[in-house]
Amino acid sequence: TKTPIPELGVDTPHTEELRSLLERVNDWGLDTFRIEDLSGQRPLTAITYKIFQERQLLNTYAIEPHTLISYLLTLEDHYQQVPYHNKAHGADVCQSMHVLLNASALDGVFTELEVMSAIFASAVHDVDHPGVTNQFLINTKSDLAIMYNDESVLENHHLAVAFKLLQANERNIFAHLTAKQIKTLRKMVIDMVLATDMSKHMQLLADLKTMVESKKVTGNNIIMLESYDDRIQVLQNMIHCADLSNPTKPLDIYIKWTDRIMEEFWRQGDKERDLGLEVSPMCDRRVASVEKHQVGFIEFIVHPLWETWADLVYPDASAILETLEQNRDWYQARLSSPSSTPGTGNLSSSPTNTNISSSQHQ
Ligand SMILES: COc1ccc(C2=NN(C3CCN(c4nc(N)nc5ccccc45)CC3)C(=O)[C@@H]3CC=CC[C@H]23)cc1OC
Ligand SMILES: [Mg+2]
Ligand SMILES: [Zn+2]
Repeated sequence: TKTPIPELGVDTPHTEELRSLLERVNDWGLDTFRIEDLSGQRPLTAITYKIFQERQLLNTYAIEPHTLISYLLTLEDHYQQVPYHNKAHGADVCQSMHVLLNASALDGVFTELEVMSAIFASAVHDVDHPGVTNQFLINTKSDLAIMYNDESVLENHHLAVAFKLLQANERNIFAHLTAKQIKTLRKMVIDMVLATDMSKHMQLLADLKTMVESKKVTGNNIIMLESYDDRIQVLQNMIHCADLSNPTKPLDIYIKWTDRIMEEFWRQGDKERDLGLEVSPMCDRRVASVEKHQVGFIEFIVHPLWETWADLVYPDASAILETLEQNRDWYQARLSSPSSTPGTGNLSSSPTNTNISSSQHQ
């Protein structure tokens, strides 16, 4: 005899509007901010609950609705109230992963357990994020850096928190999986969340490029992945793409994410300045070059990754790549327009230097 679960998993007076918004959970560019407002500040619970239902995961794995809601609400409460790496980001990456998994080039490629692992990994991937970088935690000799010996400090912590929350019976959504299934899920979730550490980006991208060059497809252009290493490599790149998807979304949504990440970086810079530490790149609010950093972020990191992903699943991600290039051009144009750089007279003749120096780019 438990309190009945609301239709959408969360208590809200906006049931009609939230329901119609969640109908679009399969679309790229879903407005996670609007869902946050309509769900009573429960975007992660509302979106993840909808995705589990949409994919029939509660039936397939005998997951009790109360248990799933209890886990999701507690998980959501363990996301910190920082400007960017909060529950809205968790919800956004989870929904983005859900859409990426629907690529027709991946039709029938992943098992239901792999799909559930990917959705779960995305939902938990930044839980209890303190709003500062691994390097900051290392430089300030934080408890977390001591705990994880400076290696993927945040990502190890997100995983430990996520799995710890499963230990309570009323939250154990995997209670009816076999021991073998739990072992497999746990390994894949660990491998995926650890892959969201940006220090792994270059290796991940290099391996993805190698896979694209040697891509093997079936008759109807579906990708063939024989080994665990191949399968997990694609899933790792998917969660990494989802984590780096802000610049590929509709411009008004992308700009909101930029505002949030910059506020989070600037707060870290404020702490570094107060501590007498060198202020990290992009973290000095007194050197505001937001447009320059976005152009560099897209040119050096986001576009190379998404271009390679778009090759792998061609033509499924072509529209996403198109939006990314339009958004890059928009920030590029603001970089060199008179409105953004007062007192520089006629800019059309002066070259706009958007090259982030290699040292900065480590
Ligand atoms: C919406 O806008 C952003 C969203 C997320 C991030 C994120 N950024 N990063 C890093 C990325 C590479 N960085 C660069 N450093 C240096 N010295 N130089 C560079 C030159 C050009 C580009 C990047 C860098 C350090 C920060 C994370 O680690 C976050 C956590 C995980 C995923 C991405 C997040 C950045 C955004 O805009 C800049
Ligand atoms: Mg992270
Ligand atoms: Zn993230």
